[in-house]
Amino acid sequence: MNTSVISVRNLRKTFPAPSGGVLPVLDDVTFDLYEGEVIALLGKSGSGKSTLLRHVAGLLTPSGGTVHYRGKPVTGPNPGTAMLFQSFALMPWLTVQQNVELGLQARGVHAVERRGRALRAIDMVGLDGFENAYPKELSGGMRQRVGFARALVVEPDVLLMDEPFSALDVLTAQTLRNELLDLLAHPDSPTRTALLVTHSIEEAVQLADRILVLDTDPGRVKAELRVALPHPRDRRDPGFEALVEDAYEALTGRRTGAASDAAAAQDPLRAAGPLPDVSVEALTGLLEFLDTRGGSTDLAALADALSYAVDDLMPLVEAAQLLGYAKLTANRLHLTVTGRGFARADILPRKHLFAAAALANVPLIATIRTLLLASAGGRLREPYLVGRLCGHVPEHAARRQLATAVTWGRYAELYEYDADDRVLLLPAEHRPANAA
Ligand SMILES: Nc1ncnc2c1ncn2[C@@H]1O[C@H](COP(=O)(O)OP(=O)(O)OP(=O)(O)O)[C@@H](O)[C@H]1O
Repeated sequence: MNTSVISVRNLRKTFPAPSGGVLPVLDDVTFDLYEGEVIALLGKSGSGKSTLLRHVAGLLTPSGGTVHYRGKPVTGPNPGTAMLFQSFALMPWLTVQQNVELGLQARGVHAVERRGRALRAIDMVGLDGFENAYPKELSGGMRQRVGFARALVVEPDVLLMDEPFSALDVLTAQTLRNELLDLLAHPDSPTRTALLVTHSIEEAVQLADRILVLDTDPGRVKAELRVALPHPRDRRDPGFEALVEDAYEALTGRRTGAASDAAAAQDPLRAAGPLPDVSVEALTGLLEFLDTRGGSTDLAALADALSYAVDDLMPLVEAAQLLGYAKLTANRLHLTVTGRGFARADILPRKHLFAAAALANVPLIATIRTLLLASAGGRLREPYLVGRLCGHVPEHAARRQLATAVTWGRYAELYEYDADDRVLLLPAEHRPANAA
């Protein structure tokens, strides 16, 4: 029978909101992590993935619900876990060995035993010979190996990882992922269970036995996908691709329901929806490429041809769909008539076409434009817009969405932006004559 190592029940977490009141971050999250299992937590930025991980580590107190480790309630730092971070979090003034020993020191392990265990962990992650090196002498990949050694040296029952590969180049990340799988699968390894936070769908499909997709605002589990593919997994395998598709759909599927529709109707910013963080140049490149391929191609071929990981391609595909420039059916992306018009237009007409598409399809841009036209002097302060968006999405998501809306709107010459004063302005020719 499967033994539950971590058991999360109806977990709820709120934080004080910057503007007063409370920010609900996790709501009614329930799942078990079983012995020998790797779960990946996938979710958009701000969906509470790191917050959930920190609850499992015992670093945060729930606002409601419980976390248990092997049947015992977690009420402080969880002794069965060790955490691996994206940023390596190494002490620059300590050698590799001293950095690895830190975790043991904190747990009161005697110096002689500490040394032996640290050397074994360093060996295990392939850093033999670098015991006395300082972090600055190491590459990013080697630093993250130190991070692994430091987490594994305490022989945690459960390894917790917060985007551990995202600061590494593609090849190093791939090597370390494979090595992580080897470490977890090694018969002598005391650590066989892991919880991984990631933004990368492919990473989740490659590493996890199960993927939990978190919804945003507040974070709750909206989908669970089982990954029953044998290791090593090949991203070109049709089963792998199908799971990437499923996870993508689970991640980006729009919420429906009368309640949210009614709320959306009351505030256009609520209906704004996520805005993919992509540049107009990259989007143009994608559409021009599609046009050269006869207007349609499958996603894997597109990713290959443009040297993108499928994950990195997704925001572009989302943007193209949002603007009405492309349609995704099954695995194929098709250029629409509008998309073809944009791809073939010259610079100036292209801007006009983009302005029309943005106003028609991107509620945030349309709303900014309407608010600017209605404002005294054709000006709007950026913090005001962030504040209004924050009523609907977490602050960092609001800032990111607004940054994209500013870039797109400026390109389309719908408005201008003064970075010094953080003010959005109507273009001079549309501003009221008496405005400064
Ligand atoms: N200590 C805190 N105080 C107040 N708000 C917080 C705190 N920690 C997290 N938050 C907020 O909780 C929300 C979720 O944050 P969290 O980092 O868990 O999300 P995430 O899904 O891991 O995001 P990302 O993918 O961008 O790292 C965010 O809006 C964040 O600003």
